[in-house]
Amino acid sequence: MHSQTRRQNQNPQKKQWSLQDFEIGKPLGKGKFGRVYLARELKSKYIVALKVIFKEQIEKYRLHHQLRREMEIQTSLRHPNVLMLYGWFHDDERIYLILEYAHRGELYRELRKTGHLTEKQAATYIASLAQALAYCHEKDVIHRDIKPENLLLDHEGRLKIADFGWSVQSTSKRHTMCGTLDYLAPEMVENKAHDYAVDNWTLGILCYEFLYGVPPFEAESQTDTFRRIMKVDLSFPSTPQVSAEAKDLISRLLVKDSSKRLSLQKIMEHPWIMKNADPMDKCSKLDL
Ligand SMILES: CCc1cccc(CC)c1NC(=O)n1cc2c(c1)/C(=N\C(=O)c1ccc(N3CCN(C)CC3)cc1)N=N2
Repeated sequence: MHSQTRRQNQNPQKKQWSLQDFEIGKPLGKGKFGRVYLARELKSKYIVALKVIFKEQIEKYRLHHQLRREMEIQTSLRHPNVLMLYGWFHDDERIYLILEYAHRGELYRELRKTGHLTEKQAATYIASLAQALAYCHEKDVIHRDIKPENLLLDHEGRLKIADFGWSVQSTSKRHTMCGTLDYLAPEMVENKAHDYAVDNWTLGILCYEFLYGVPPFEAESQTDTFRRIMKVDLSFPSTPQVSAEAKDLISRLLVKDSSKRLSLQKIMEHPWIMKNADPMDKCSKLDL
C-alpha cells in the first residue's frame, strides 16, 4: 500500500500538508540547513513561517535523527514563549516545517541595534525564558542551546524560543558537545555528564549579555573562553550602569557547581525580576 494512504489511514484526522496549501512570501532569514519564508495558508489565510530544509544537507551532516527529535520535541511543546511547530511535510529534496510566525524577528538584532537592553526589557525576557524553561524541564526537555540568535519576538515583543535542534529528551545524563562556546556551562565544557542546570547557567549568561551587550566570558580565542568559563572569571564593567540586584541574580546563576545555581522558580521570585519584569511578559513598549 502506498505510504501516503497508509499514513492517511493510520491517523485520518491529521491533515497532510503540501506546498500547494501555501502562498510563499518574502524570505525571512537563512540558516545553515535552509531558509525560512513568510507564508500564508490559503484556506485559513493564516500567516506562518515556512522553514525549508534541504534533505541532502541533513544527510550530508547525518542530522536526520536530530531533526526528527527537534520536530517531535517542538510539536509536543505548547507554551506562549516557545515557538510553535504546527506541522510539517516533505517532497523529494526538501523538508518543510510549518512554524509560528514571530513578527519582530530575532532578539539579537534588537540587542545589536541598541547595544544593550534596559533592565525592564532584560528582566522581562529572563522571566519569560525561566517560565518557558520550567515548562520544558517539566516535559523532560533540556534546550541546551539558548542564545540570542535562537530567540525571536512576536508582534507584541513577546519572547519565543526557537530552534530546538540541540535540545534533548532528557532520559539520562547527556554527554554530547553542542552550542557555541560563550553559552556553554562548565560541566559541558568539561564534557561531563550534565542535566537541566545547564539552562540555568545559560540564563545567567544571557542576563549579562542583555544588560552589557556582550557575553561575560568573551575572549580572543576559544581556549581563553574555555579558561574563563572554567574559572567562572566573572566581572562587571562600570558602564553601562547596572543595578546591584541584577548583578546579584547573575552571580547566583554563574556558579560552577550546577547544584548551587538558582532554580528557575527562585529566578522568577528574585527581587530584580519581581521589580522589573513586565507581568504581561512582553515588551510592547519596544520602539522597533
Ligand atoms: C532558517 C532560519 C533559522 C535557522 C536556524 C535557527 C532559527 C531559529 C531562530 C531560524 N529561524 C526560524 O526558524 N524562524 C522561525 C520563525 C522565524 C524564524 C520568524 N520570523 C523571522 O525570522 C523574522 C525575521 C525578521 C523580521 N523583520 C526584520 C526587520 N524588521 C524591521 C521587521 C521584522 C521579522 C521576522 N518567525 N518564525
